[in-house]
Amino acid sequence: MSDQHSQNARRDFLKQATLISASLMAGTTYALEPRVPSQIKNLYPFFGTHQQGIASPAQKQIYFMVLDLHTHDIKEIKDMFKTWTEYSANLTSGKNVKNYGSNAYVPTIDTGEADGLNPHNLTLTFGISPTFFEKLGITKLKPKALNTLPHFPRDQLKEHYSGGDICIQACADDPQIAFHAVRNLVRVARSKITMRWSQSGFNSFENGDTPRNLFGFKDGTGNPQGEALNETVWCSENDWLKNGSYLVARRIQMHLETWDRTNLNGQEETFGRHRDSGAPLGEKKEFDAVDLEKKDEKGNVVIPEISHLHLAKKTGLKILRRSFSYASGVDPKTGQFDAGLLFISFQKDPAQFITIQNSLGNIDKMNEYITHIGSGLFACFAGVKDENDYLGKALFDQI
Ligand SMILES: C=CC1=C(C)c2cc3[nH]c(cc4nc(cc5[nH]c(cc1n2)c(C)c5CCC(=O)O)C(CCC(=O)O)=C4C)c(C)c3C=C
Ligand SMILES: [Fe+2]
Repeated sequence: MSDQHSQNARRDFLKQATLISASLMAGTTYALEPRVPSQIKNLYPFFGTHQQGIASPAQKQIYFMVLDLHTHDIKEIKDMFKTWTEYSANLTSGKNVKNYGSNAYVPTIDTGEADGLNPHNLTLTFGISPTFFEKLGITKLKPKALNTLPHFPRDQLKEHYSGGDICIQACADDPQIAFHAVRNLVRVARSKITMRWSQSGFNSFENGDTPRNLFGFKDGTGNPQGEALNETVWCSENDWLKNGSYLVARRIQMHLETWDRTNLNGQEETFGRHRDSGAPLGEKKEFDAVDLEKKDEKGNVVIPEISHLHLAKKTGLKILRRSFSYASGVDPKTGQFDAGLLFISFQKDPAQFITIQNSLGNIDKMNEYITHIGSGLFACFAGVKDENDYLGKALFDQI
């Protein structure tokens, strides 16, 4: 190739690349085709009063990403959320982020690993942390309750699993769908954000049964349902967070080898529930009422006072737990499984989580089997109402 020819080719390439990145960020609208023409199934509608991925029934897979801001320019961040809104509406309805163009000399506009796949109930949930407000110089708009979580007894938080400015929770019934979504959202915003930490996770269940965690116990039984769920999770104050929620994320390592050496009675006393049925100790069925006062014939409390169930329930507070197990190889320091729970809870006020975690504190019988190593608190926007709305509009309109 002559020098002139190669210069021209490079100039054309750069022009195309500039056009593409400009249209990526400006949100140019293309007529989009579904990835599985005429057979789209399994989707949660993106538009609505609340973001999906909170009250939506939990899917089988998660890819959770925490990002740091790389720019302090509010206009750039606002545009990024507009682009993410457009991309998320497409991804959750089984489309790629944009249709492919015909120029093979530029990188493809979608990374392609979801081609031919249904959305598999993909939900995308976005939140922002206290440091988001600090970095953008808009602390007057930070809700009073949005502060870094306090240090709890026995916390061993690692910097590389904590903090961050923005979270994206991608849940789906297929791992590649969840990863593809986050990858493409990060890709389009690469000049504005950097990746801080992420965690994938899984849940397995048949026919809507409660999934079991890696300790073999049903996890999620006591979650609020129906109106109680609404009462638990949605912020109702008349500010930009109305119809949003607070997301707590904790990366909790579970010491499986120690647990596996504990006898069944010890395991059941740890949780205060039967392992097989999930019923409260002394009861038969999973959803039988929990009676913390109930005594056996010797006068001992049936659900031990230091059991996880007793300590959580006695606070009288509710949170919505939407956690996923993780298995991330072998811990190089201990030679044991690096496995545990990506604990995620939603609540209308972080105080709900804080009070329960303080109650579990030092005395939860489960503490000897777990270590909290990652943490984050994020305020999740209200839902995107329609095509004229975008993620965080109620907040950005006030700046
Ligand atoms: C501060 C909040 C909580 C943390 C952190 C937490 C960690 C954690 N939990 C389990 C397993 C189970 N938890 C269960 C019940 C339960 N847990 C919390 C809160 C936290 N758990 C609450 C509020 C409840 C419900 C209490 C109630 O009102 O009924 C159960 C029992 C079954 C169920 O209801 O889900 C299990 C099992 C693990 C393994 C874990 C950290 C690794
Ligand atoms: Fe729990």
